[in-house]
Amino acid sequence: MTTPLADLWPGPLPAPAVRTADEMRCVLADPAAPCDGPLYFMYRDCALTPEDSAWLGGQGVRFDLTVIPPAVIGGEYVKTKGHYHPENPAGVGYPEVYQVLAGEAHYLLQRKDLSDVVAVTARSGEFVFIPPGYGHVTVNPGKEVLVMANLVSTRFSSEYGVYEERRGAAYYEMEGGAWVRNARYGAVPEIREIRAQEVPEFGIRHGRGIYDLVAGPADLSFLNEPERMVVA
Ligand SMILES: O=P(O)(O)OC[C@H]1O[C@H](O)[C@H](O)[C@@H](O)[C@@H]1O
Repeated sequence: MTTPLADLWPGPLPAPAVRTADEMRCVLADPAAPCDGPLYFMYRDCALTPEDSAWLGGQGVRFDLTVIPPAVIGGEYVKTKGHYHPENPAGVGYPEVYQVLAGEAHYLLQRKDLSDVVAVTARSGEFVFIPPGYGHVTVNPGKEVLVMANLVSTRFSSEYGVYEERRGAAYYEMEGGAWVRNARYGAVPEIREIRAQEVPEFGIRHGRGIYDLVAGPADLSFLNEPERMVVA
């Protein structure tokens, strides 16, 4: 694949981790849908300079880039596999920060106890904050390649169990934009559909470059110690 990252990321790129169609079948609305090959590409632990890399390491934070080419699989828009983050030593889930760099994204967030399901629309330049305790899937609902960046703690491994056992998130986004309930979840709330929102207290303002949060003076400690912040 010719990477669309050339215009978006001037730094070195590690070899990407690739999610293949076969790996994704267990979370698709139609696991038997015809599809093969790689569906998306994750470039983890990127930095523009060795100094930035050392700074990120010291913060216990990773900067990743993800490329999701457009696709429809069995009538469903291409998406990430979906996972929850565990709790940190203080008992609060690790949050995450995304920014869309190109294309459009729908972030489907679901609280662990399934009391809340939110679809956040974000366009190029907009940030999405994944609050503690919410699992998340990113959907590419467009015809363009979706490129996004994220900042996240390095101190945990993602948890895929619920998404694998229940065959994906609580809803599937189908071609045309309909959200279809996943019958493997019991009663779940209606989706709240919202636009991407800024979180100025963490330096999260649309249009600002996410990489401006790297190497200070921004404070990224909320990614490891979210108990220090108050989430609305
Ligand atoms: O792990 P998946 O559900 O496939 O989701 C993909 C995403 O997961 C995490 O948030 C990573 O930090 C991202 O780099 C990646 O794009």
